[in-house]
Amino acid sequence: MSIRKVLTIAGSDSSGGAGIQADLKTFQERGVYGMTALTTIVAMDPDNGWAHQVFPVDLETLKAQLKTIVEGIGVDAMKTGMLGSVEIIELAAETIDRYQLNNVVIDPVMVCKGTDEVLHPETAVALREVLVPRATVVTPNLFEAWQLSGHGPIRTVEDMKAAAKKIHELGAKYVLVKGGGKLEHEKAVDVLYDGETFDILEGDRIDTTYTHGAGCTYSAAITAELAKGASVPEAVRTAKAFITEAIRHGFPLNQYVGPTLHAAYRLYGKQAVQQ
Ligand SMILES: Nc1ncnc2c1ncn2[C@@H]1O[C@H](COP(=O)(O)OP(=O)(O)O)[C@@H](O)[C@H]1O
Ligand SMILES: Cc1ncc(COP(=O)(O)O)c(C=O)c1O
Ligand SMILES: [Mg+2]
Repeated sequence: MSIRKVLTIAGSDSSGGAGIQADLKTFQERGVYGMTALTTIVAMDPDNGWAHQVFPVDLETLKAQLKTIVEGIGVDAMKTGMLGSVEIIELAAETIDRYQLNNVVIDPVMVCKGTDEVLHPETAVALREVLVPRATVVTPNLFEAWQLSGHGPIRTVEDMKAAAKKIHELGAKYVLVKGGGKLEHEKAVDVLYDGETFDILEGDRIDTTYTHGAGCTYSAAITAELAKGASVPEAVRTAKAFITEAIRHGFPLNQYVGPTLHAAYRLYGKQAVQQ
């Protein structure tokens, strides 16, 4: 069988742990062929406490990249990451519709880790109204699930389930709410909801701050598995094992940031994920 081809529409994280860099590394690890449509370039200033600077790519440049990939080549699955503007969110939605793309993973990136303030509130609205309804799977973290569902702050697994229900009503086929390190729970719990049943995924909870890019890596792994023909629950389960190992072997780049190790699942073996 020929290699499966996947697309990520996302931003560049110059530090290499998140964004398009995380996606490509993960695609490679999962045995699929990755292609990129770049939306923004993020740089961090070491002279200013690692403050993030975001440089947008213009819309025409993004359109040309999408044409290359979707019209010129074709994709088996795709994901979105940091989109940066309402126009870009709308272009991503138009592209999904026009080319009838399947296996669409929407990672509704609103903030970088550590900050709890949406940079552009109008993009949160556009994600909810325009892109989430087109998702095969949408993968909000606790903060994003709060914003998308309007549920209020999410503190328990019951809150995660309630938020997942509300987000499902927006039209996504599956909703994966990520509890991660922020939920007060002995395990790293994620909740997958298909409109009928909840699948609770529990991975080892690792005591670390080196989780930069965890969400990008997780959603990229889900995308790769879908491209290879897995069902959504199977894809999420494999991806959960993959991200747990990547976090277990996370490491510091400097005093400010520590990414996950994208190669960890291959290098250091697999740990079972309990249901
Ligand atoms: N400290 C941790 N130990 C184990 N798994 C974690 C930890 N932090 C996050 N995860 C897992 O990593 C994945 C990404 O979640 P999260 O870090 O919340 O996303 P994001 O990077 O988008 O904020 C989820 O499966 C989550 O449960
Ligand atoms: C380009 C880009 N995309 C996405 C993210 C979100 O990363 P995470 O996977 O930690 O949620 C970041 C965070 O720095 C980023 O720089
Ligand atoms: Mg994220």
